[in-house]
Amino acid sequence: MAPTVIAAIDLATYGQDTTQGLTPQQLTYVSNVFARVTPETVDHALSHLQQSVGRYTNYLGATLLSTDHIVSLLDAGAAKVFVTAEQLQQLLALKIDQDRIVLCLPGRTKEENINAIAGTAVDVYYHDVQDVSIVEAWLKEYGTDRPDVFISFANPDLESALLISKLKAIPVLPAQSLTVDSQKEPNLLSVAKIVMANATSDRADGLFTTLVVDERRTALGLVYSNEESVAESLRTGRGVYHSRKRGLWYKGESSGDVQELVSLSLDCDSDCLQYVVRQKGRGFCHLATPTCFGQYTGLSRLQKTLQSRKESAPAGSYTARLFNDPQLLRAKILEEATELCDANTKEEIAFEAADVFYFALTKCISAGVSLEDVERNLDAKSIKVKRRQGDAKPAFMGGSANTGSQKEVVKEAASIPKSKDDPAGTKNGRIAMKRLDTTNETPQTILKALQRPSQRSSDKIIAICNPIIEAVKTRGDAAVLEYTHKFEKATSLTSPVLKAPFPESLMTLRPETKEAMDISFENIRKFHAAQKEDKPLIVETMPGVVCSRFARAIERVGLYVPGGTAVLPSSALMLGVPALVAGCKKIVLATPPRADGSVTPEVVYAAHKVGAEAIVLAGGAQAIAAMAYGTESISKVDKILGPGNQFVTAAKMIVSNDTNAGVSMDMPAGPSEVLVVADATANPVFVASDLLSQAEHGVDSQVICIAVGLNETQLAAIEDELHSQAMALPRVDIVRGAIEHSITLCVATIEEAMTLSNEYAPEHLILQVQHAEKVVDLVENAGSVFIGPWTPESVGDYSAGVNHSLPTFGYAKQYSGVNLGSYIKHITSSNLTKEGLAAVGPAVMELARVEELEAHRRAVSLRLGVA
Ligand SMILES: NC(=O)c1ccc[n+]([C@@H]2O[C@H](COP(=O)([O-])OP(=O)(O)OC[C@H]3O[C@@H](n4cnc5c(N)ncnc54)[C@H](O)[C@@H]3O)[C@@H](O)[C@H]2O)c1
Ligand SMILES: N[C@H](CO)Cc1c[nH]c[nH+]1
Ligand SMILES: [Zn+2]
Repeated sequence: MAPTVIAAIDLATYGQDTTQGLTPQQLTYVSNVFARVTPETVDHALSHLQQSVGRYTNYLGATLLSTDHIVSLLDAGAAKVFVTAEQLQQLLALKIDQDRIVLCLPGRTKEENINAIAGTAVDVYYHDVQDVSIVEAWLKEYGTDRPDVFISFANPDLESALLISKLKAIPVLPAQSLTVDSQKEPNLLSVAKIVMANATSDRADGLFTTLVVDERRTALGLVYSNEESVAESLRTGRGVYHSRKRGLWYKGESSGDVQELVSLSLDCDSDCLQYVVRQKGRGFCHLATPTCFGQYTGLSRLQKTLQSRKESAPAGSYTARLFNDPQLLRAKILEEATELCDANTKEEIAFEAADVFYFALTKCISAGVSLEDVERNLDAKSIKVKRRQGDAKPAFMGGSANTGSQKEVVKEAASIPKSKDDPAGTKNGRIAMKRLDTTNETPQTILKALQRPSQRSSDKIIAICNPIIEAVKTRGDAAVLEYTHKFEKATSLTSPVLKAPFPESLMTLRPETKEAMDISFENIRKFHAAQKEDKPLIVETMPGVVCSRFARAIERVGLYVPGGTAVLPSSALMLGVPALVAGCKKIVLATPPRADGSVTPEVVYAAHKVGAEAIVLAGGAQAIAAMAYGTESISKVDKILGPGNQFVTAAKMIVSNDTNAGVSMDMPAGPSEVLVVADATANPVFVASDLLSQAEHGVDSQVICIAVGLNETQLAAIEDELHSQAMALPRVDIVRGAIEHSITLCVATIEEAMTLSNEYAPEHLILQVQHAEKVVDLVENAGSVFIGPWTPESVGDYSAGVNHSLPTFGYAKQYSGVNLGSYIKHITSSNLTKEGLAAVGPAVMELARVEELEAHRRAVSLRLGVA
């Protein structure tokens, strides 16, 4: 949009309040300034441009400058530079956008001027004009052919300015000669008059239609103006309009919902005014909504919510937590950015981008930065001449750029230094759990400290999984393969399944590994076989009324073996051995293949040992969907079991809720966790090693230490061990991520420790305390318990015989871990004699009568021959 008036300022003294003419604040209403820059003032101009980002449009006289200087000024945000004919040629040779150049015309003869601009589309500038009539003649003949014509006067007066405006040229007037208060300063030139000189009204009452918008250009409402209201608006710096009922209308005068004027301008054909305002109070509309068209939407709405949360967030609200915990906010921004990078479908990308905006805006609002500030920066960047190469910093390139895999990026993010005063976040800094002495804390604070690391909200994960499941359901093998190519990068794979019998060549193991697997297999088998019910349960409830319950194996089971961040053949055993013991007829394993399309030989060996009919070469939601619905080459199953990341867990939940799928699931088994209760008898080396054994699973793992009656020296011993053992681990970066949201709680008694542990309901509970066996009596909620100093949790992970597929995230309050019962359903039976029916029949008939189910009653009465 062409400006209506330009205020020329003296760059050297800019910023100082003037006693005469426009103040710096008033300059922003006009929104366009012009300043001459010399080689001596270039630096000042550059810093001035930075400070004035978005406050007004900067036009700069650059006739004395080198092209290098001119380019830097344009790059720093100058809208246009005013140059000589010679400079123009140099700039055109540099391919500078012609729209950013204004040629200062010598103005001697018409022909000379025409020649100077021939073949270009630049704007022109007549400066220090003595005789307005000459320019007037020129404008009438040629002016409107040019994009924009700027005029400055040797002796500016209102009449000349108005004349020029009416001819659709732009007057450049010294800021000192302009005023927004012509009543007070009759000798100055009225901005209101100049702005409105060119305005036309298409209304019978001569009022100007006025669109009121906020700084993001969201329409707040429609009002009317006249020259008087515009003058008042400029004078007061407020939204002032003309009400058709009440005349001059100072918006918000009675309601308090006033508006700060930001700028005003005319539209392309000068018949509509646009007021840009900062709305205060409840909003623009008399109905107390932000706009006359209703509520804000999108980012504006989010900004409003965040701003009000910042002022008074409800205690415990997530946003309040983010405002108060910069580390959490930082982690969320990194996490969401990573997830956006990994998103693929349109839906996923929109979903993840929305989250990135949410957390980024939370960061801005907490620092007092508004969306408007951000958008001003975007606008300034968009007019840059020299663009940055756009290469990423080395820390962000690494493996993630090569592989594009989520785990690499998370790893990367976890290892980026957090802040100078956060040693746990630095590469070589100390790895330390937070510590909380519960004696001085409220129960709420303690429970808060025990919160699991925030997970991606389930609706978000579900939104990612749904299209994957749908694709597999409708397109079968082809869709499974596509997702495997995408997530596992196994692009050479042409079939999504490896069928038994598995060739020996695919399960060649080191003898030690084979032996270890065989020992583990046998222990798991023994423990699960012992869980078998050897005979049906039979109870004669009345003479001749025999009830029984007997077990049958679920016929077809699908076992998910995780393979994202680590390959887990042990999970194949933990899931497969009980299926074999239970007698499931069809066992299907699924696991993400390696990038070359192959499966870890240990997993193939486990599949072979448990008698699996096939291995589905897929991970995540696609593997779960394939087993739930079946495909051309993958058998449908009746129940899906196995741990996995959030995509796996969400997909299990989705398919088990689909009545058309006819499939059930075991339980939510997500990121690993351990809670160690340690007293003064515990060995710090053992305690630290147990904590680290689960911390190394993933950055989303959590480990808790409850220290019972430990003094400072004993606590420090555990912490020193934790740090030094962690630093020696190959997965130290993952450990560091997990330890960041892990904690030591200091309590006085074992009873307190167990109360907290039961509330947390850990997946694994380790008791390294005196009389550990006795403490088991106090355990109410836990997936699996490890008792005494000689029982590290890893024995349960691999070889002791107990199952390692266990409920996490507090689900140990209501779920058991995988056990033989997970593969079995119970059927009941009744068997009555004639006497038995005679004994129980009257009760049945009476209840059928109460329920008015006559056919039920007759099934008994007809047999007994009674009415
Ligand atoms: N609770 C238990 O009993 C238990 C036992 C063993 C393992 N675990 C846990 O299981 C988890 C295993 O997770 P994992 O990631 O290593 O392996 P995984 O096999 O569960 O998940 C990998 C799959 O996730 C999918 N995926 C990854 N990013 C995706 C995205 N952006 N969109 C859609 N799908 C995506 C891919 O299909 C990939 O194949 C760990 O958290 C571990 O601690 C728990
Ligand atoms: N600790 C994991 C369950 O949370 C299981 C596992 C497999 N391998 C090693 N550990
Ligand atoms: Zn483990």
